[in-house]
Amino acid sequence: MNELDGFLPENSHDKHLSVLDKTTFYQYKLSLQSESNITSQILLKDVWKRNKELLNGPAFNHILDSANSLLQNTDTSTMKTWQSSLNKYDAVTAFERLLPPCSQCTAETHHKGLKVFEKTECSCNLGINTKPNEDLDNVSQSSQKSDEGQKLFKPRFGRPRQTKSNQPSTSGNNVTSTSTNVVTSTPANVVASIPTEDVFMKEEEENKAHKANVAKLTFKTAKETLLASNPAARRTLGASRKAQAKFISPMLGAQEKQEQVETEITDERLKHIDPKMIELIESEIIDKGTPISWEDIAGLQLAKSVIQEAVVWPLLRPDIFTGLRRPPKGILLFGPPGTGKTLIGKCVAAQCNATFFSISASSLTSKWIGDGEKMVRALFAVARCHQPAVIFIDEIDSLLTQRSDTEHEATRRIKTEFLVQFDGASTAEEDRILIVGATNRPQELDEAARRRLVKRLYIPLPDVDARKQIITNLLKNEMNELDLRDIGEIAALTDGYSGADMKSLCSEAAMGPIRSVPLSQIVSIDRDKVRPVCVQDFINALQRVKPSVSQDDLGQYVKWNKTYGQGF
Ligand SMILES: Nc1ncnc2c1ncn2[C@@H]1O[C@H](COP(=O)(O)OP(=O)(O)OP(=O)(O)O)[C@@H](O)[C@H]1O
Repeated sequence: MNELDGFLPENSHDKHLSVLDKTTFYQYKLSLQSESNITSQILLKDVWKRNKELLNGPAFNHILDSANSLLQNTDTSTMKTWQSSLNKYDAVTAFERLLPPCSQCTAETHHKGLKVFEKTECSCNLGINTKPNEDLDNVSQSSQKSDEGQKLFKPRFGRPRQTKSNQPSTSGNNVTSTSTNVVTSTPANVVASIPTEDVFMKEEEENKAHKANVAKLTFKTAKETLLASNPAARRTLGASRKAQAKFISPMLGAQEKQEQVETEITDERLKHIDPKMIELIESEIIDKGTPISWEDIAGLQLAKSVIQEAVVWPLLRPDIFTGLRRPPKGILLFGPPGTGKTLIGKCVAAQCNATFFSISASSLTSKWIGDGEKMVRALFAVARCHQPAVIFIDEIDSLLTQRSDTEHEATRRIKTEFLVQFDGASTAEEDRILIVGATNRPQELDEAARRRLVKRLYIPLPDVDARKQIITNLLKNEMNELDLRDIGEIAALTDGYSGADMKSLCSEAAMGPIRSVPLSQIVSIDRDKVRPVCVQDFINALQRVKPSVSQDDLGQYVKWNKTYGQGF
């Protein structure tokens, strides 16, 4: 049974129209009555789609065009066009054209549709097969009861129509033949069957109920939407999950993503590691940035040569660097902030064709609260699968601090796990994993950390030559009119600046030419018309960018270096 059976037409017009396609007819009718609400728009869209071929002719095309554009953009002007189309073109007439050909009437008569039918000009049975229908009898009876004179009632297709009073009773007339599937109405009974206000009220209620029904049909809950797009979720969603059962994310697409990760993990060493952590490490912690070469790092000649000898070559030739020549498993880079410690870590990885894992120790204790320990385990496990690997741990002091009574239990556990993993990585002969710790506060490192990070290299502020090199490198891609002497002068004026400070200074100076462009031209000015960077821009920039490292701090690094560092 059709859901719309409860909304059977109550007069003969509709009865005839309904035999064409009852569902479509009612959907269409409803959408015409309230074209501004969402339900109506959904219906309209459906009707439009389904009737594209069925409804033709210029008048209807016009209505359909505006209906289509209404569905695509519901601005008020489109709405107005839609409404005016409805006023201009009579939907009843349009529907009349859809009546199937009558075997007994002429085509011309038949094209006059319902109007002809009402005037008894067509007295044939229209050749239309209809279901035996009691509704028309009911309507006839109801119209018998009501004799209320002229009534203005709600249009069937949004068009007011007048009814005549004192229409002859239809009882006794051959209104319908219920014994056959043929409608044989006469003009008198057709007019009498026009609904009264009671009928209209009933119809209104039915329409409302219908709309609610349609809304129910078209509305989908989030769960239904998910199940439609991801049937696999049906297995566990809403059901209690066993401890060993696989988690199924309610997020669309997450299921496939999870399965993808799971299928990729084939390495035995990752069997006990949470796939989500592996994915996180692979996406966020493995650094896939541009490779760094030794030339990109200005100055630091001694540190560079020690690192090359102690870790790069051994990682490249593990067969030669065995026994006493075995490389250290961990190195520590310490010094003021912004001096190139991270650059060195990246460079080592690039030079050894190693995978570069970069993680900040503070994020282990804050970002992955409660999971820091697991994260450390996962990190080393993934690194073992990506050998040779360089694990760069920034702010390593926050992980390997000296023990204190105030130390948090979670931090202590992460630290223990790190040391366990570190030792594990250094015992297996074949492992080619290098841990590079970086810190600005080496004095806070505990003894255990110092012992494991065998090579402790001081990464100082860049000297004058290094600063010259940094300026030259940074200006390489900028239009500028600085010569070697200018660069030398700027380098001399920037004593105490770190590499990061030098970068800020150059960026600030590069803004000089832009600031000299009048505001009105900034959007339209040709790139080549912007003047080159000059010495004056640097002099101005020096007023704004100051060194970030204090002399006191420098003194502490030098002292720690003398005690625990390589000593150069
Ligand atoms: N020696 C250097 N040669 C070239 N550029 C440098 C050098 N030192 C620092 N820089 C510049 O400063 C930026 C920051 O450097 P980096 O991140 O390596 O410093 P860091 O010592 O790791 O700092 P932090 O201790 O704050 O983590 C680099 O991207 C680079 O542009």
